[in-house]
Amino acid sequence: MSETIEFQAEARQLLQLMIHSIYSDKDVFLRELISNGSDALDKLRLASYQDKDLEVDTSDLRIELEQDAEARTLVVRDNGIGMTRDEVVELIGTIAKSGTAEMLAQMKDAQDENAEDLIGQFGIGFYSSFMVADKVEMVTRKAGSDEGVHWESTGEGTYTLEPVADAPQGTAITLHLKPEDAEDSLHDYAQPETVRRIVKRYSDFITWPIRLVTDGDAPEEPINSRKALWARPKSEVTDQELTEFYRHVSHDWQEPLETMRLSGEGTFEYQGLLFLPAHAPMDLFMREARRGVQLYVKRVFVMDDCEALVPEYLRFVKGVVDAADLSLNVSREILQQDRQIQAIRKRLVRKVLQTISALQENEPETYRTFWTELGRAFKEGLLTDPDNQQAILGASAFPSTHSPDENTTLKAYKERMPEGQESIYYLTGASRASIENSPHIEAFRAKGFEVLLLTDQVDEVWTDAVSEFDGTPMASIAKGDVDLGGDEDKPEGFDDLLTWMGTELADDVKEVRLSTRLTSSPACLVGDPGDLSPTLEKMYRAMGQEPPVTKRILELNPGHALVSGLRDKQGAGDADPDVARLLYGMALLAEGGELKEPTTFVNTLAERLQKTL
Ligand SMILES: Nc1ncnc2c1ncn2[C@@H]1O[C@H](COP(=O)(O)OP(=O)(O)OP(=O)(O)O)[C@@H](O)[C@H]1O
Repeated sequence: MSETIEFQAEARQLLQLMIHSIYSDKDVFLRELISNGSDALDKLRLASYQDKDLEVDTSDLRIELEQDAEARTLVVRDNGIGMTRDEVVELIGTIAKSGTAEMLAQMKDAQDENAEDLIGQFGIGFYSSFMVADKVEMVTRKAGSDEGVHWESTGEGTYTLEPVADAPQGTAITLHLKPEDAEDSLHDYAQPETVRRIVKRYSDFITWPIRLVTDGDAPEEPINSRKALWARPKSEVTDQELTEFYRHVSHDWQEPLETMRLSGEGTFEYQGLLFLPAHAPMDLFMREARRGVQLYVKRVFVMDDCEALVPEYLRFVKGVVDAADLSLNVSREILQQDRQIQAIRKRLVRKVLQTISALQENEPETYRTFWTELGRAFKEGLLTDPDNQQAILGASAFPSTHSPDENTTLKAYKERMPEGQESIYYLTGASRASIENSPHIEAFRAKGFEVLLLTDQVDEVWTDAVSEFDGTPMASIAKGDVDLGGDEDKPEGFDDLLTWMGTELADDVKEVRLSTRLTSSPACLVGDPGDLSPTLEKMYRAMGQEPPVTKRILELNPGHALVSGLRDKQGAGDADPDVARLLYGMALLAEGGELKEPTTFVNTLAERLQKTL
């Protein structure tokens, strides 16, 4: 019995995009279908190793391409794992990929070229068939199951499903090709030469044989060379091959930013081919973000997304690790404990850090792309990977008061440190504009001390965990005691004022003291080392958690007329508590903070101003 089912809304939108395709390189549909076929063969081989009861013939696993010039069809067939009816509905009828909704929203606003770019970042997989076909049929049968299913759609909102009794195991996708349209770079995919060329270009490294099926003749030789790229010497692999391999493992449609090779001999033998992407994956900051490294054992695919091999902060690294001495039956849990995997992971992390460091040193443009796209994730390692903290710091870049638009490395920062500066100073906050103008920075600027301006959310967190870089302490200029006063004498005669203000403002601050960090502002607020910063407090609230109450320290500028005037008044027993409260409110506003009771503040201010008229 046949049933008609609606595509999920997001899937429908994506299909529309494919049908009215804005993607200029239509040939890539074949790469996508072959990539899926290859994955299906990997899964079947693995299942047959792991499940001895699964009765499947794995002696001739392959991908076939069958063309019919008259009927204008192209069939892409694999004898891999196949899909059940429910899997077809779930995997083909819906898009579970995270970031879909965001991407579709962006697409709506994007110009055509940008939309193409978005597709390129996202990857569309199976749906790309609709760029070249006006109808697509699929017959699939899951390994181990008796019943197959026939799927069919024109991509217009619905698809039909029908059980098939005698389907061969695996998946066959029949494309009813659109007419050739050279202007729209829609080639004649019913021609063997076209298909041969595309396979050579995009899928040559696929380790399974890809064969053309021609009428009745003996099976042809595979049209791909089938060499596992990671096992071939570097000199034999072209950039084009690396790019296509990257696309296969990453599902990215763009070129990788950088390629890395890994190999180990001796106790543990392994090889790896890893990539840095040129843009942040859509799911980089989503909870279910996947890690991009696949595990192979002696050329046999074992798992995607092998979290045991890659720490979370490097989740954007894509590629393959092939280990020689693991069992094919390993589970994810066992992997975490495996000594070999732990050793490879260590090497992998080191390799990635070295690569990023080398980019930073030698290829500033490439490094800039890396940093803009992936730096925020990378910095998480400062907190989560203490063993490599120094290397991560060294490979990072930060905005600073040195330049309005160029980031600095900590090494360059240190080289610029003037005589007398003992720490690397930084300030965290919500935006560059707000922290650049915050009073804390005044005296540092006056002294010519550079300050790092850290505005990413993650900066609020790692800064507490990092105490030094290469022997130089790192210090927040909004926390702790700073002594920028040099050898000058401490201003005297303020003690009573400080005690009085401390009492007046006891509900809001834990201490009132004199400051050496201010030159033009009367007051600022600082925390103790380890205190939550105001931005961090806000982040807690945004996550629905009530942070512990943190009172801060009010620092006064003894050189400011308002402060010295208040001291004199207080000395004469004539100080107005409202002025203390206004000073506190001003300090809060100056750093971009929020007043607890803005109305009271404004009323008090208006009243005082009135007296001056
Ligand atoms: N030939 C096939 N054999 C078995 N399963 C398949 C086959 N083709 C697709 N699938 C299943 O359908 C899912 C969706 O495929 P699709 O090509 O849309 O996305 P994808 O390959 O997961 O990712 P991407 O869109 O980034 O390429 C696959 O993950 C796979 O589980």
